[in-house]
Amino acid sequence: MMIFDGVTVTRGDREILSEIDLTLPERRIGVIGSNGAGKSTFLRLFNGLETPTAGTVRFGDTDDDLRRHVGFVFQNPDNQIVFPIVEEDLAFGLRSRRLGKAEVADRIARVLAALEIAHLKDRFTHQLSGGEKQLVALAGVLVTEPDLVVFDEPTTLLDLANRTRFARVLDALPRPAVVVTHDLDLIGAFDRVLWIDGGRIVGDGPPGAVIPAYVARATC
Ligand SMILES: Nc1ncnc2c1ncn2[C@@H]1O[C@H](COP(=O)(O)OP(=O)(O)OP(=O)(O)O)[C@@H](O)[C@H]1O
Repeated sequence: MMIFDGVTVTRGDREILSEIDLTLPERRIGVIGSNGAGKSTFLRLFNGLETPTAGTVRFGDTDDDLRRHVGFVFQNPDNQIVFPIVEEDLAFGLRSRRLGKAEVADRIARVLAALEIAHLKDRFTHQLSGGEKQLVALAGVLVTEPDLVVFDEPTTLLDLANRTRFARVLDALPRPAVVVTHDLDLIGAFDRVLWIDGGRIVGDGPPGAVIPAYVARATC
């Protein structure tokens, strides 16, 4: 579980996040807020893409490198997919794990099957549709077997069919997940929603309480 302790992020003379204190044991956590509120910065703290100016971000009681525990799925899968063939791309993420060939192949096969995209294994990555790329990028994270997966606006580039499919995949994901999104339906059944405004957590609770308050503020 992630623990934020007195976390402030300052860039230049600007405070982007202010004194965030959170313990996050839930299985599904949504993060909402207006443009520029600080959501992506908050999310990047989870795996060390961003470092706090003050305070600490930890995975449980450990001082481990956060990247050992947290997988990050970017909004645009093109930022994440680097190899020409799907299977090569997924194997690339495991290169530093010192796994045998059979274990690598087995992990890839299991993740592709779980995401219902086994048929994409030998495809050229640059020929995939946006929805297929999104799932391949997620597969690239899942093969590393992270303890937690964080998603930055995962449905923004998806059409309705792929968005529905992604929501199903997310629901079945056997790992805890934190999702930054403007897609309020996606997180309607989550365990907890954090509302960030002006770099502070201004709402924190079940979706049924936090989302209506956010919508009321955004539409008034
Ligand atoms: N390195 C940086 N230097 C200066 N300002 C930054 C830096 N990174 C982010 N910001 C600013 O911090 C604020 C929060 O940015 P962030 O990307 O976290 O917001 P967001 O809530 O994810 O927004 P959106 O919904 O538009 O993606 C923005 O005003 C952004 O311009």
